[in-house]
Amino acid sequence: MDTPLAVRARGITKSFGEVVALDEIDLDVAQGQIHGVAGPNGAGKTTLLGLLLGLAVADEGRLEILDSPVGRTLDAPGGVAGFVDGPGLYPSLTARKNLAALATLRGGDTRAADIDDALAQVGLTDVADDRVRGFSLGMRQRLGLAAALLTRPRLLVLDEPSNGLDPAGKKHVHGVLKRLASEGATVVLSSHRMDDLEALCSEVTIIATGRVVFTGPLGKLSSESQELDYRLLTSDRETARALALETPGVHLGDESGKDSGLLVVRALVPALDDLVVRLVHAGVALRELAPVVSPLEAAFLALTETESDAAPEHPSQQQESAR
Ligand SMILES: Nc1ncnc2c1ncn2[C@@H]1O[C@H](COP(=O)(O)OP(=O)(O)OP(=O)(O)O)[C@@H](O)[C@H]1O
Repeated sequence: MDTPLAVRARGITKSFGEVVALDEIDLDVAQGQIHGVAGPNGAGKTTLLGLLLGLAVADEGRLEILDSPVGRTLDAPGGVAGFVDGPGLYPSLTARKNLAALATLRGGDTRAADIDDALAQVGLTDVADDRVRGFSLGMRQRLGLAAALLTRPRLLVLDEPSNGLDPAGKKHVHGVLKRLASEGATVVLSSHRMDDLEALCSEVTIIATGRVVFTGPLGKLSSESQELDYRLLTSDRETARALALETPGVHLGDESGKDSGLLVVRALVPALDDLVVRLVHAGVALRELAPVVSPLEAAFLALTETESDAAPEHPSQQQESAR
């Protein structure tokens, strides 16, 4: 049986004056999934997440959240929490009092122990009684997440939650999101960092100029079907360079690392394998071999650059479904 959907969007369009921020977006997010939304600046990520949070309404299209159709008036759908453009907090109050005030505003029954627990989950126990005015961006992000946790959301929507997080903060936030998903909640988050998405998300949707250019499992995105640039450090650069020129499917890349013995080659994985075998047969030792840009990042760039550079009227959409 198909997993039920937490988000089902069809043909969502949203414009701001002349600017078409979202252009017939389709999106399926299965319940219990951590789903990433990626795209270049201005692609439409925040606009899309704002629609999920009920902060704006679409001009056209159908949106269903947690099995309920979203209407044409501004209203936060039940069971949904999160923030876009940073969490709304009271700078003059402490972290603990912020959470208490937000809980009072919502009118729910929130106990002091729940607030302590939310602060502990995001790693802010030590600064619980400090004023938010002095908080860094990363600490504010974590407090915003704690505020969302207090509502026990079934769908958590976060715009760039990793912004400003140090490694310890990131570990807390990733841990919280993974636990929520393992308990059946759904998380939709945006990020510019493909490594963050890789660490967290089972599926991603990539948007470029308001259109979906990829949606599906990350594994499908970073397939081996794409030529990449690789950094190659060997015991003998000149012989390695000559062998690279002889190997079918291998092209020389940027030569600026010549003085440090570095060779950059562009190839598909099978051609690269061939070159490595030739190096070994020639007695050239391989000291380092790594893609210049990670396969995920390269796929992201290829998809989004093609989209904005070529600006086709009907861009081909690469749709993969895990379901
Ligand atoms: N309130 C608004 N008024 C006018 N234009 C807007 C408004 N909100 C968004 N836009 C425009 O809509 C487009 C999409 O913006 P959006 O903020 O959704 O992109 P984004 O992918 O979140 O970008 P970034 O990564 O830079 O945060 C942009 O061209 C932006 O200028």
